[in-house]
Formats: sequence, structure tokens, C-alpha cells
Amino acid sequence: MIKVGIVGGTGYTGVELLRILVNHPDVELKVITSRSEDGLPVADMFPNLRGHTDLRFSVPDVQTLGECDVVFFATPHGVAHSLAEDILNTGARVIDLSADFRLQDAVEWEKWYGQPHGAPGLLPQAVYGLPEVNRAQIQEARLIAVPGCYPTSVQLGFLPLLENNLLPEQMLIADCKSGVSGAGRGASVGSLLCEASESMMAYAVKGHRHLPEIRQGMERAAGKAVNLTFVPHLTPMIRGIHSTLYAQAPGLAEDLQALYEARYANEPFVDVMPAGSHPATRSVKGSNVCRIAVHHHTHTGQVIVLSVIDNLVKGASGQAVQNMNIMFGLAEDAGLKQVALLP
Ligand SMILES: NC(=O)C1=CN([C@@H]2O[C@H](COP(=O)(O)OP(=O)(O)OC[C@H]3O[C@@H](n4cnc5c(N)ncnc54)[C@H](OP(=O)(O)O)[C@@H]3O)[C@@H](O)[C@H]2O)C=CC1
Ligand SMILES: CC(=O)N[C@@H](CCC(=O)OP(=O)(O)O)C(=O)O
Repeated sequence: MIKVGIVGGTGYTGVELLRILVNHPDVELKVITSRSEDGLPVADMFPNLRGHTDLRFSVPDVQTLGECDVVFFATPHGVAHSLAEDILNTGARVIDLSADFRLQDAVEWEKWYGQPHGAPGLLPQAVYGLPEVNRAQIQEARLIAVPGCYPTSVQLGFLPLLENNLLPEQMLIADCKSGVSGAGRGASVGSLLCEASESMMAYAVKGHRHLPEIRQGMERAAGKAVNLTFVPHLTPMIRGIHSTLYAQAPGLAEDLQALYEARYANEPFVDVMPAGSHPATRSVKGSNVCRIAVHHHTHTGQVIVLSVIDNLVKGASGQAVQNMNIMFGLAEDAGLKQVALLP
């Protein structure tokens, strides 16, 4: 059994990790931290876990966490910067759900996150945990940066086009909508029912901090600079991300359906839907799947890709567990076989 610790067990990604890990056949949960809820039984805060865990929240302690084989960070940006090195020094591996190690350039990170990078020395060993791109590196990794929710959806949607150099115009658009759980569990006016329900709005139009992360991954895939417009929207749903991706590829003769099906044929968590489909976020709710549909209007040269994921599963905690499975040589879908909820 793999001994697991979680730093930051009271947020939405923390409780989603717990929901997945309590049913993981190869995992023993050892530590779940919260400074504010020290001593409280985890199932008292999250009644869905009653009968599944007897653990209590405890304050983060490097020695106790170091007794685990792997420690997940489900914490705000900057926390893993301050603790990851000490935990790695105990021999435990680290899977960070925050953005602390996603950007390879510490200066770029400082620019977008508004604080100095707290652990630039760890960046060379940090592996970007998108299995569909980096599976071999993940197998060897000791420190994983789990991709953000929007970046997962957008990169998986664009990758086959970029890797095959099919987008000469490079005028790419990612028009993305997220459920409110993406904003975290912390109280904020924007997440109030009266503010977010029965309404929809774009935000961060000037520039969202996921833009450099998406661009980094897309440029790696394309092998050249990528020109991307990314606009996120808040929508009145609890979970889910719907990305509508636009590209112009005049004269493109490729069979894009076949290209996408071939690219993801061996991927357990990417589902390329039949040509012309319209995947709904509901079709992935609670599961680790990213569903993709490709629309190619050959007469106008427009390519429109629809990519939907559950922001808390493939967009965060499920992908984190997928990384753990790969790192420890387990079945990649261990603990991740949940079918999406319908209706
Ligand atoms: N929500 C989403 O859809 C996604 C979120 N993420 C990322 O996952 C991370 C967690 O997000 P979310 O689940 O929404 O979390 P929240 O921000 O709601 O929760 C944060 C957790 O971290 C703990 N924490 C806060 N500060 C510290 C600290 N200094 N030291 C130790 N623990 C601390 C808190 O517990 P306490 O203060 O009691 O110790 C709490 O349990 C974030 O980086 C987020 O950006 C990534 C992808 C998607
Ligand atoms: C709806 C909403 O607010 N979504 C969050 C993104 C989700 C997230 O937390 O991603 P990180 O791990 O990169 O922070 C946002 O736009 O800030």
C-alpha cells in the first residue's frame, strides 16, 4: 500500500482527493492537514466521507508527512514553495495541485502570480503532470506540477493540431467556461449564490494567469511560438469546464477526426467523440475523463474543437491521482473508474 499525505484537506480539491483516494485499492491515507481544523474528524467536515475514513485533520508537520510515500499539496499558491523541498528531502515524493511548479520560468511565474518564486532551485526537477504528453517523465518524477483546469482542457483540445503543425495562421482562440468550484472553497463575494447563479460573465480578459501555462505547453507541442487568445468565463454550474477552441486552417485536407482518434487511441482518460458531437460538461461530471469533439468546416477552413472536463477531477484531483498511479507503477486507472453522473 502507498502511504499518502494531503496538505490542505479542507478545500474543494482536497476533499475531491479524499473522495477518490478512500476507494483507491493501493492507497492508505495517513495524514490530512488543516491548521484551522486541527483535531476535527475529517468526516465531521465532509459528511460524504462518513464511514470511509477515521482520520482527523492535523497541522502540517514535515516529519509526519515525510513518513508517507507521497504528499499531495491542495493548497494556495506559494505553500508548496515553502514545504516541498523539506518533504522531498525525507524521501517522499510530492504532487502539487497548485501552480507553484507549473511554469519553468521563475521570472514569468513572479510576473503572473504577483510574488517572488519561492523555490526556483526545484524547477529543474519538476515535471508537468499532463500524462498525455509527459508519461515517461512522470514515471521517473519526484516532484509533479499538476496542470491547471483550463490548461488541461485547452492543451488536450489543441495538441493533435499543434503536434502535426496543421495551424499555419496561429490565430488561436480558447473561449472557456468554468463552474464556480473552480474559484475554490474560500468565501468570496463572486461565489455567492446571488452573484454567480442565473448569470454568466467573462473575467480576466486582460490576461489570466493560466495563459502562460497554456502557452508553455502549446509551444512545446508546436515547436514554435503560438499566438493564443484565452478568455475564461464563470458559469452557474458547480463543476465543469467547457472550452470552445477556434483555429483557422484554410485548405487543410487532413481527416481531423481520424487524427484525433489516433492521437488519443491509447489514452485511458481522453474520449474523442464521434464527428460532429456536442459534449456536455454533464457527461464528465465526477469522472476523470476529458471528452473532445472536432468540427472541421472544410469550406471556410475553420476548425472548432470542443473539450469538456470536470475541473475538480481531470482538471485537478483526478489528474493528480493519475500521476501518482504512473509514478508508482500502478494501473493508470486505479481509483479512477468512476462513471460520470447522469443526469
Ligand atoms: N478548484 C479548482 O477547480 C482547482 C484548484 N486548483 C488549485 O488547487 C489548490 C487548492 O485549491 P482549492 O481546493 O480550491 O483550495 P482552497 O484554497 O479552498 O483550500 C486551501 C487548503 O489549503 C490549506 N492551506 C492554506 N494555506 C496554507 C498554508 N500556508 N499552509 C498549509 N496549508 C494551507 C487550507 O487549510 P488551512 O488553512 O486550515 O491549513 C485549505 O485546506 C489551489 O492552488 C488551486 O488553485 C487547481 C485546479 C483546479
Ligand atoms: C472559476 C475560477 O475562478 N477558476 C479559477 C481557476 C481554477 C484554479 O484554481 O486553477 P489554479 O490551480 O491554477 O489556481 C480562476 O480563474 O482563478
